[in-house]
Amino acid sequence: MGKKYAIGVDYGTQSGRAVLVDLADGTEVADHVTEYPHQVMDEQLPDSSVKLDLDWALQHPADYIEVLKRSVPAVIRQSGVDPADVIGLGIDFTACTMLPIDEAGEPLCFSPELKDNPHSWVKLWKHHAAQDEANLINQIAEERGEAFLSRYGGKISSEWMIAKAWQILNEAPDIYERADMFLEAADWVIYKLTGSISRNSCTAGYKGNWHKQDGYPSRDFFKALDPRLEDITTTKLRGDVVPLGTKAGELTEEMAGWIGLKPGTAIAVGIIDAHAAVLGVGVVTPGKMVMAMGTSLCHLVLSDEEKQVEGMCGVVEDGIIPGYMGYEAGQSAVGDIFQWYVEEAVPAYVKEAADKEGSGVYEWLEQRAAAYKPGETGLLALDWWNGNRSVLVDADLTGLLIGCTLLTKPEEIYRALLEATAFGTRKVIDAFQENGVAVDELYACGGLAQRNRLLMQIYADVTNREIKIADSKQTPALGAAMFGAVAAGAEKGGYDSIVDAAKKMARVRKETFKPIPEHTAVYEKLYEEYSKLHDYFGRGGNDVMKHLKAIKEDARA
Ligand SMILES: Nc1ncnc2c1ncn2[C@@H]1O[C@H](COP(=O)(O)OP(=O)(O)O)[C@@H](O)[C@H]1O
Ligand SMILES: O=C(CO)[C@@H](O)[C@@H](O)COP(=O)(O)O
Repeated sequence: MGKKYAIGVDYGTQSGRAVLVDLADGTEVADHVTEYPHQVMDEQLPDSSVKLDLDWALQHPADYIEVLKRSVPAVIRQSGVDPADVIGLGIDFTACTMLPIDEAGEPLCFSPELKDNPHSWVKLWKHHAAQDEANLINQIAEERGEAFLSRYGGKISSEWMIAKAWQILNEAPDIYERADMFLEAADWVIYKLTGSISRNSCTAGYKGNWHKQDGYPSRDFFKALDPRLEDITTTKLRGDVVPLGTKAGELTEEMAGWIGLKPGTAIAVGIIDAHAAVLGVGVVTPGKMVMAMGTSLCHLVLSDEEKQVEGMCGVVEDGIIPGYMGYEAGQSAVGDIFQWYVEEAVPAYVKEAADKEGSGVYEWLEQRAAAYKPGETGLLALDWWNGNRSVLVDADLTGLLIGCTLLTKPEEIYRALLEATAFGTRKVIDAFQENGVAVDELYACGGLAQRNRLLMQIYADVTNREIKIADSKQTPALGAAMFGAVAAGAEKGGYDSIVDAAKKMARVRKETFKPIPEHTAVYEKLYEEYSKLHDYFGRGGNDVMKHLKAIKEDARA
């Protein structure tokens, strides 16, 4: 058998990318990125005057197909590989990124009479406008002593399926009624590729409150939320939940024509982006936390046991790798905070200076921020520009910067923002450790791990742990390609298990980031201060952030 390949397609927040991978050793032969033509829609619907409310974040489903149509043929072209030798394709996706579809599987937003209703569009993972619903879900689940709550760190997030579906029902009952199903975008793209609908166990488990043994929460629970939701799991959320590592189906003739692969190519069941990254860095055993660092940061760790951990996103049996409990926690903004700073808050002279030096603004700020010692800026920030995912699970919290003086420089603020996100990660690690889930080693992947050395050193210093960096530049896509190889199977030149694939195809770089003891000592002190602010503003000591938000909403209304 000659060389065989698989393609992994990673659907991130801002773009989608395809990577063509050699199955023998995981070499990434070609990659191609497609920016989403409609980007994240958080202010206005496309081709419409309809404005979006605060905390909304939507996407355009046509952009997902555009990624396949542009990036898959591009990697075939670049590599010169014969499409017949591409034996499998897998995708990973942000989650919960969900959409309502009709009986024909078409997104409701494609329908001319529904397109001006924001609820007919894809709700992106960072759509946070279902916080009221999430609060009620948590209150009612707690009152009823629902066992599932502890598997989600004690709180269900506004980012997830039930809160989002309920928001649709509350604010657009006609859209709820018209929807034949609510699907994760990952499952919708797989449906477009294969012609058949199934739900992947990863998003269903982490974002849909589905459990391998117990299924979804009971009808009684949904009825207690709202009698109109009683049958949601057998209507809008119906459909088989299929395990990770299985084949979803085969590429249809029509799609094969569009994307330039052979009809019948094996298509894997989809997986969440961050979870695919665990395979992409080759982590297949407990005690190793993988940090998928991009727009947001997801923390993933395997364990033999099921433990309760405050504010984790969830623990799901077989949720990442068969045979292990997969834990997830996260920060809803990391790269997004840096981007906000660079685009909205950096003075013009920084951009001019960066331009003059021929460097990017991020690089310019990083270089200058690196000249400071830990603690030297006198600044401290709370990294809640997009709420707090773990451990507080509260989308209504906002950012904070303290310690500014008339001498504070932009690069100092930048450094404080980098540090704040590292402290946020330290909170997550502490929560796991204190509850019996070991975090002995750290692995980092994603855009930030590749691009920002200062950030990685700060993370090593703040967590007092060595960090290994993924060798792959497109780690989730590599993980997704591994699933494509498993969907094809060893007989066709792929693999029979995801662990076999990860052992052969994943690598970390030789160079690691090691904690520097003098830095660690200072960061211990700063972390103590961070923890005080964290608890004061995040645990009810002072609800000023929520009051400000309420006043803002009133003012806008
Ligand atoms: N040099 C850099 N330093 C810090 N952040 C960066 C840098 N370059 C890009 N970013 C941030 O990285 C994020 C994108 O991360 P990436 O992993 O590429 O995408 P995604 O989250 O869509 O998968 C953006 O939020 C951007 O602000
Ligand atoms: O929530 C999850 C994973 O559970 C992510 O999909 C979400 O944070 C978005 O990830 P990116 O930051 O775009 O890589």
